[in-house]
Amino acid sequence: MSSYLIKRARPLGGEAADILVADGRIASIGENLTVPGAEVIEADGLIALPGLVDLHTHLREPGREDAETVETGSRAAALGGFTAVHAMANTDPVADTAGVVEQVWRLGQEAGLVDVVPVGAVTVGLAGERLAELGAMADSAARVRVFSDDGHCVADPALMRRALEYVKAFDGVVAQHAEEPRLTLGAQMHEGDRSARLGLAGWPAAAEEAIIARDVLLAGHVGARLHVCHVSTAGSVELLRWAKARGVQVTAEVTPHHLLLTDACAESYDPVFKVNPPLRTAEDVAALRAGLADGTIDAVATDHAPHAVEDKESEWAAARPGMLGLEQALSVVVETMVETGLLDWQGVADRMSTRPAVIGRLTGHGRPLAPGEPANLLLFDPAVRATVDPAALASRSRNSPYAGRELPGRVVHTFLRGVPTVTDGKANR
Ligand SMILES: NC(=O)N[C@@H](CC(=O)O)C(=O)O
Ligand SMILES: [Zn+2]
Repeated sequence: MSSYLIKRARPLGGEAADILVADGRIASIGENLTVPGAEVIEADGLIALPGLVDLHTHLREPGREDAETVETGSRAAALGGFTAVHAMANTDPVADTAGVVEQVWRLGQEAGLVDVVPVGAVTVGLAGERLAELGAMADSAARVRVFSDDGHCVADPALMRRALEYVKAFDGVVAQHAEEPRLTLGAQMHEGDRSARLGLAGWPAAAEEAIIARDVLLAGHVGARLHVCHVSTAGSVELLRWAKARGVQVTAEVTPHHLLLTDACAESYDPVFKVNPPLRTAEDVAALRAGLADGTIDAVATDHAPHAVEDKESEWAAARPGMLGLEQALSVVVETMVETGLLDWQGVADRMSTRPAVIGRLTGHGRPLAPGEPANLLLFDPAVRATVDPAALASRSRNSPYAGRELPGRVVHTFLRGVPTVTDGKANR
């Protein structure tokens, strides 16, 4: 196995240091290291971070390989600085059996660019009626710990309670897509003045908040772990703060797009901005940033949701919800959280690597940059600014909400267990 000597990188944005990667691990970190035979990577000005971990990626395989595959999504992830991604269960067939989660896990190993960690469905076929075989998925080769019907809410409170009781036995977590379906029938965007004016049916904040309020009460009662997907409203942040203060084992994620964009994007009627939960108001964005900064929201998760052109080119009401996220996630977090002074680089590592790895109970990811740790890391150039060109993305889909937008920074190198998956901004497979 090759060894790499990364010269003058700035671990977590601190003082420049050399990082030696050998035998898949960080062998040493120090000043002026010289190692015969090691390949030298000049990293002046580049920030070294632990490899990012995504709790919420839609890879679309099996079933919609025209929109994304495990391989194309893995490439997008590596280019975004990720070394592990959780693959959501809303595939076709649904990932609700040991067989399907093992298939996704194996495809990820074959692609070899990131660790693809399958999420298991909570209910059979995501239908919200019967629990799937959670234990069999947990015991499978894929070692599933995160269970979610994402795309759908586990709306039945008794079923949600039973899911929480079940996953508790193996320290799993239920990741809830919080949407009371009876309050979002036909919904197209955030419900407010703007939806009324644009003539689009609204998705009220209360539809998300009602489920979060219910679920933190259930999680507290059962004593099990709950994770809330893509939190989008100021009220949700308040509820999470309340629940955490009372000792409920609840964690939450926010997406890059909910940290940057608002419902004003719907004025264009461009379906690229249609997403669940919808883009909210500027006040919500401010509350989400504050909640991520103070740790009420634990993690950033992309909700990378590739869609084929025909599913996104129609008029707004007919388009599918969802937007790409993997390749620009770190740049959006830098723009919204670092350049605003809300998070430092240690905070970025915590919210995008350490905490998601802990929530997913992953070993070997989210570890500090320290000798002896697995060499899962990325090198980021914060000085460049580039305009996003959807045609240049590695994803098989093109539905980026950042098209034409200038964003800060670029992932230059990514390493997965000491193997370079991205070199000079290009994927190696
Ligand atoms: N976020 C979305 O708008 N869509 C996701 C499902 C989801 O994350 O809810 C998808 O699978 O396309
Ligand atoms: Zn969702």
